[in-house]
Amino acid sequence: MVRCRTASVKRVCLSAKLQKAYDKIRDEFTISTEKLKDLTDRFEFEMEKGLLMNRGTIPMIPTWVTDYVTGDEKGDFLAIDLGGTNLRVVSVHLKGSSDFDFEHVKYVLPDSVRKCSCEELWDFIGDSLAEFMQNRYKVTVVQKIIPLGFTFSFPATQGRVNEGVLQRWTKGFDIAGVEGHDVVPLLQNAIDKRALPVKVTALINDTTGTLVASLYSDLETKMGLIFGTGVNGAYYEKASSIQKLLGSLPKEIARDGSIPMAINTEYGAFDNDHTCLPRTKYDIQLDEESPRPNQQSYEKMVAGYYMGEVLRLILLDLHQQGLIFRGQDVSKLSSPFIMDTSYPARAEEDDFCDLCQIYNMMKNTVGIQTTLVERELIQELSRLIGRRAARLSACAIAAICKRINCTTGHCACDGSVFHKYPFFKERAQEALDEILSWNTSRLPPIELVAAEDGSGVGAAIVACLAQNKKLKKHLYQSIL
Ligand SMILES: Nc1ncnc2c1ncn2[C@@H]1O[C@H](COP(=O)(O)OP(=O)(O)O)[C@@H](O)[C@H]1O
Repeated sequence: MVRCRTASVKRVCLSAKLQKAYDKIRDEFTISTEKLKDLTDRFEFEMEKGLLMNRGTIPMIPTWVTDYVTGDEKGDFLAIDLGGTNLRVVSVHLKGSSDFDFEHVKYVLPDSVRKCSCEELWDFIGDSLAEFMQNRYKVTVVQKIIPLGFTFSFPATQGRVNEGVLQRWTKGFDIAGVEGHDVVPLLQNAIDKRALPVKVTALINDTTGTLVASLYSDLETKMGLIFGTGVNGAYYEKASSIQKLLGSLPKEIARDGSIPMAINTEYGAFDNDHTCLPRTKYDIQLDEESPRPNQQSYEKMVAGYYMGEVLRLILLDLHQQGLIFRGQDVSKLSSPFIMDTSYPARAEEDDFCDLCQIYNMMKNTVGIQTTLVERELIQELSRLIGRRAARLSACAIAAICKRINCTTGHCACDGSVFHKYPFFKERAQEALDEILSWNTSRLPPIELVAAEDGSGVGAAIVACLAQNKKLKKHLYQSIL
């Protein structure tokens, strides 16, 4: 096997009909700088609307985290991080001086958990925590109550830091009896049922966790961003600018323009009213076939849960038009979500002359024997999907930069798509430079930087802030 490719040299040699179909897809998936700038303006407008009242498409959820992290916080804390794909249980030792140690165990969420009963979900979480504590603390009887921060990465409304009322499930979850309920007592109940010495003192989402944990070790951090199963961003807003909170904020905070509050934007919901994103027929099909059509429109075009599915829908469509996989059994390819985002990622990475990795991937998982031309097409389509996702991702980042007048600093990025998808970071950075019209020949003033496993550590840091009573007493009285 010979490696002979570099990422951008390839030109696909297709039949005239297939070429025509491919050209149409390429044009629809290519987003110009002008379009990115328009989308960014629209993003900014929707963010403003979300802070004024709850009518924009971007929820802009106040987190009640009203302190910047200093890096001096100390102590031992636990965290549970419920993402879209994994459950992580984390123990964190904050040492101060921007330094911390942590241990974590990852429990893969079985597919059945996404659509199980409410009780089964909390039992799964409670059992995982119990197992972690059993292994970590072994025979030692834990005398004192350990504060736990819960990273809950779904849109939730918070009236205080230890509350989170689930607005709606996202990322393919569909569990009855949780939407509209506060998930903190549901978790505490699962903990108490197992007699664990743990008190849930804070709830944040993974994005706020990434923001807070990155800030603990890098004071240049301006926002926390997630590119995983879903997408999201968090940043610090002036509390006095959150107009929709003015009735419920204590007067001294409402008046004091210097007090910050972290905002969990939930920007994956951008353009739920379908007015500006350039959706293709595949995006529309994916949306219509999803458990919640017309929700998370932006996320459905850029996030890890969906990129592989977009590739699958295109391939199936081209097959149905008689253009590829002729005479092949496509029954496996017809199963929704059979290809996760590691498929386009691996397809882009295949640098063998005969694209044998794509050959094996298609043969072993969907039972399709591909020709070289088909494999070249799969690679090109993956590039289109990957590049579009990265470029669209930059609009949200640019809008936050513009909103907070940020011209230098770091955007802390977490999630498998950022860490593993080939060229994702470079493509997103390039698009950000285009939108903000920076001279790209020198180091960009706003840099996308990798944040690892911040979401669990961040929850522990917020649990620490709450525990230390550093947060405003009147805002957190129910946990103090
Ligand atoms: N090699 C890869 N490249 C890009 N995305 C990947 C890769 N492997 C898995 N993914 C995607 O990453 C998503 C999971 O993101 P991750 O950040 O690991 O978890 P979560 O968002 O659930 O916390 C899945 O939707 C999956 O499709």
